[in-house]
Amino acid sequence: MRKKVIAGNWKMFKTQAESEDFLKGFLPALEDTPSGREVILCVPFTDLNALSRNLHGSLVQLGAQNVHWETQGAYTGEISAEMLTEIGVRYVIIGHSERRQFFGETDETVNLRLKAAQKNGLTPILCVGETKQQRDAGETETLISMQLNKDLVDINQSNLIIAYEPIWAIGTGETCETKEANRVIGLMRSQLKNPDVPIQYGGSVKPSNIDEIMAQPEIDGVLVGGASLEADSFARIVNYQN
Ligand SMILES: O=C(CO)COP(=O)(O)O
Repeated sequence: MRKKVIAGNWKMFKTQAESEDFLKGFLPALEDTPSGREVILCVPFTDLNALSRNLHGSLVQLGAQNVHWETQGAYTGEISAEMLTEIGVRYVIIGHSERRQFFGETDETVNLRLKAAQKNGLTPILCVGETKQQRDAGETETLISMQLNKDLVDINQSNLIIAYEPIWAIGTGETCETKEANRVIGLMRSQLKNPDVPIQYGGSVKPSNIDEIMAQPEIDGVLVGGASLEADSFARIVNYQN
């Protein structure tokens, strides 16, 4: 059976003090979390150390939101895989639509970052997804298939998580219909060399829709933005009913 992976993406939210406060409410709520669920918090770089110190022995693993492909060098504003693994980071989000849209991330740089992450012992969470315009034009399948083709060149599919995040469903409150998300994720899986890669859904996941999302057979987890910022709501998502 494929593992279930529940990840929070804090984006550019929370100071260190706020992240420590979050943990005080969140960790006790995980005491009865069923086994077999991987819980990941992908947080701003400045929160990583504080969380790393406070997560020992808990179910929660640490993730970052970006990594550079070089080991070191004159790359102002970037971070290396070694800098992340040294402080206990195990996962990294790569190719999030916000990076593609606002920071010039391309399928080529996504591929370079994926390779560097894997080479240095990180598990990447690769994000793909279509815009509203592409969906309305009937281009969803082609676009996603093209993203996967380009992003996954020479990538080891046994150390990989993929997230299907329709861009029009991110932060909008408009969730992709669960059966439709299941269908697209099924198509994505059929294109992979390794069908056991966990594939998550992301986009307006909330306590009110998590049970229905996780009941879909192709969906192996969720990548959660806004609803991962509050301890209670993220705990409810992690503790989804099945
Ligand atoms: O971008 C997302 C996770 O990476 C989704 O964000 P929301 O859950 O806020 O829609």
